[in-house]
Amino acid sequence: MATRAGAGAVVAGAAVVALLSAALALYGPPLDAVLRRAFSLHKPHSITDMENTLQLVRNIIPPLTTKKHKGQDGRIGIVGGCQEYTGAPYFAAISALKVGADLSHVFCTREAAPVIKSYSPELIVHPVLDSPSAVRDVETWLPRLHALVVGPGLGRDNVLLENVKGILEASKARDVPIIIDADGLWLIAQHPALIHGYRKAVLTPNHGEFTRLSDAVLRDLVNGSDHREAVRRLSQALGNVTVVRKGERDVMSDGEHVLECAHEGSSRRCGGQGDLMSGALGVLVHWALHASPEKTNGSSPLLLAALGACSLTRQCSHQAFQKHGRSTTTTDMIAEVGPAFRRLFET
Ligand SMILES: NC(=O)C1=CN([C@@H]2O[C@H](COP(=O)(O)OP(=O)(O)OC[C@H]3O[C@@H](n4cnc5c(N)ncnc54)[C@H](O)[C@@H]3O)[C@@H](O)[C@H]2O)[C@@H](O)CC1
Ligand SMILES: Nc1ncnc2c1ncn2[C@@H]1O[C@H](COP(=O)(O)OP(=O)(O)OP(=O)(O)O)[C@@H](O)[C@H]1O
Ligand SMILES: [Mg+2]
Repeated sequence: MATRAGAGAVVAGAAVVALLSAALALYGPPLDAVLRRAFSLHKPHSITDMENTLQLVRNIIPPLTTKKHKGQDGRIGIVGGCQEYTGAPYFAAISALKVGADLSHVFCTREAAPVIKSYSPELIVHPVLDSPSAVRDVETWLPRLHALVVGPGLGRDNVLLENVKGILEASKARDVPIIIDADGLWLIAQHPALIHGYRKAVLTPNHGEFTRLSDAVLRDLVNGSDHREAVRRLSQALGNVTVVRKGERDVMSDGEHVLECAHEGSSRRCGGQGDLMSGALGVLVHWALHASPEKTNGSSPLLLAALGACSLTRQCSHQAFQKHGRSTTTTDMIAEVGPAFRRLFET
């Protein structure tokens, strides 16, 4: 049998191709052309490889059965939401539900709470983040959460950031998977030790956030055009936390393996798409970590989850853009989560 690392490398390389094969089935352009455009690969992979690896992402998705109780498919927490930003935590939280989580909690400031509640009756909203007891208040909920998404709409207020430091420490102590995005990454750029070496963390920087993190963490510069190496180096420097750099291609690494996703999305760059991605990732990380090792077949569960979330977000973008063109907004993309999920993972 192949070693875990060896199997992971093969699977990881094939995984990117595999997901694209789903798109091939949908849109039908010539196979080689689509693969070249979508993923850069070091060596060709067979269709069988692709199908096998697509199956790995599909494998982590829990079956819908009549035997479960509410909560089993995911209880996700979002830490964010302040005076300026109420949309971002909403986008992340509702996306988690639309992907398939059962419960979505938002931990935000007191004044953001009624606003976020008014967007959706489906979210559970805790107005605790600016309270002196914020860390204890969130800690009470941690045993009931499967993953925490920290940062969408958090803002950069020092009191809130101090509270988030405590929430991160409490989450690590309980082994809760953590996705860090947006202003959560601002905090990590200032205090990388907060997340260093925590193997259940995924960071999801956009272009600017990646630059800030690299400047803070990497001593010597990496060739700016080599995104794969830059992401791998950042992950390594952070003690192998998984890093997903969003962009024209999404590049993700656990410091060892590197995946790329260039699944067709759209040219629309409205705000909130990253929030959708981080919420979706919260659920997929929970599912991936709970999948049995035979299901992930030696690949990193976090990388499989990241690849799933990136592909799904881009598929939502693609479908929404086909309907709405330049007027596409993140709300239109969220309406596509169900159909996009089915097309990618359930066909
Ligand atoms: N509807 C909402 O509530 C949204 C809130 N968001 C939140 O907004 C917060 C900030 O995240 P962003 O990703 O927008 O980060 P930034 O506020 O750093 O960047 C926003 C935009 O301004 C540009 N920019 C930044 N500094 C600049 C400068 N000095 N001169 C010129 N341009 C500059 C950036 O390139 C980017 O296009 C986060 O909490 C995030 O989650 C976003 O997620 C978007 C949606
Ligand atoms: N140039 C691009 N071409 C295609 N897709 C892109 C491009 N840039 C980003 N994306 C996709 O858009 C999604 C969000 O990435 P983006 O870099 O906009 O995040 P963000 O800035 O954090 O978003 P947010 O506004 O939610 O904070 C990701 O799924 C990414 O794959
Ligand atoms: Mg963002």
